[in-house]
Amino acid sequence: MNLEQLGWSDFFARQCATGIPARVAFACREQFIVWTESGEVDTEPSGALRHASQLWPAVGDWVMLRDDGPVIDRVLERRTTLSRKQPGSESSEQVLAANVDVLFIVSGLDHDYNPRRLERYLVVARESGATPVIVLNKADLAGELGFDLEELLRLTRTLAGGTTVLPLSAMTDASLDVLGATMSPGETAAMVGSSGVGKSTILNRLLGAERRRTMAVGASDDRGRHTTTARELFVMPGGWLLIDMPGLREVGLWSAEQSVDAGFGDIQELAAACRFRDCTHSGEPGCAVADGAVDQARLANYQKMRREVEYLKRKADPELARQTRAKWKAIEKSVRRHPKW
Ligand SMILES: Nc1nc2c(ncn2[C@@H]2O[C@H](COP(=O)(O)OP(=O)(O)OP(=O)(O)O)[C@@H](O)[C@H]2O)c(=O)[nH]1
Ligand SMILES: [Zn+2]
Repeated sequence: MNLEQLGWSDFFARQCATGIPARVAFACREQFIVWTESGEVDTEPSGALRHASQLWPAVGDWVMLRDDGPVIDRVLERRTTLSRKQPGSESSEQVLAANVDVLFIVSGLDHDYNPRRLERYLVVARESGATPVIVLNKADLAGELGFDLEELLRLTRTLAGGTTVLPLSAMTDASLDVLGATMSPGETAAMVGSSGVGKSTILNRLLGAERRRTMAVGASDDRGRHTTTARELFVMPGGWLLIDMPGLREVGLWSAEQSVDAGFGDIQELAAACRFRDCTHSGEPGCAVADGAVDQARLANYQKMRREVEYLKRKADPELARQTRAKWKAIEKSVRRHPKW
């Protein structure tokens, strides 16, 4: 395959001088399977890459290999970065995938369906730079479970704004062409969603074969739980690329302040008329959001995500944390002075 078929473009070509360009197809700890023009190579990062605080390779990355051996010297700047907060950490980033053009947010139309989680994934997608597409799988089950499919689609389209919503039944649909139709050759998609929503089923049906695992990975996390850490890039029959990810249990936001606000344009519009500029819409007088017709669960979800990003900002910026403490101290003081408040 040539590099363009793997997603190479001028954006990357401009960044490299020496070495062999390659795309990371599989990343597991310190081992990386990459694709070059002449095929698949097992590689590891150079000593310098291990020790310097440079970009660490993630699946989807374009990297430069040494001319003389299977060693990754450098990770090229990313066009898009799909990140979350590292689960269990206070404030560090985990890059899930790089250079993703389209993010398929997969949800089941069964008990997995959760509008709040979709709102969260939409924020994550916006922050990544990838274009989101919501895939509602298991459409065949909705009726059986007594869910109103049309109502769920309507609800999803409302929260999705202009984002494409595709209902699907991976088990029974004669063709999954609707997914492929959103992609062009050389473009990269990634699939995210909870465990069990049907990501592997979709992948296998699209590939027309049982999924091939490049490596059997059964790593254990710190508590000895069995986790699948594999994220892997596949070339699809239509000439596009797909990164499959194991089900995500937690999707903590990573530095997504603007994306949270942008994902809730309806709330932002109302907030412009709140009496206080820094209104948190949680009971302040003159709050236009509280008086507006905003779904309470949606508002609570927005506030939760705002708190998450504020927390990260304070972690990263001690001065901001100091100011926030000072602000609350002043508020408490004035409340003591004016007990009627
Ligand atoms: N009825 C129905 N079942 C489905 C559909 N898609 C997937 N399933 C079933 O749902 C179960 C979970 O599907 P998987 O493809 O393994 O889910 P996954 O998202 O890959 O899960 P993880 O690998 O844990 O992240 C399997 O038993 C599938 O057969 C669908 O459209 N309809
Ligand atoms: Zn308000």
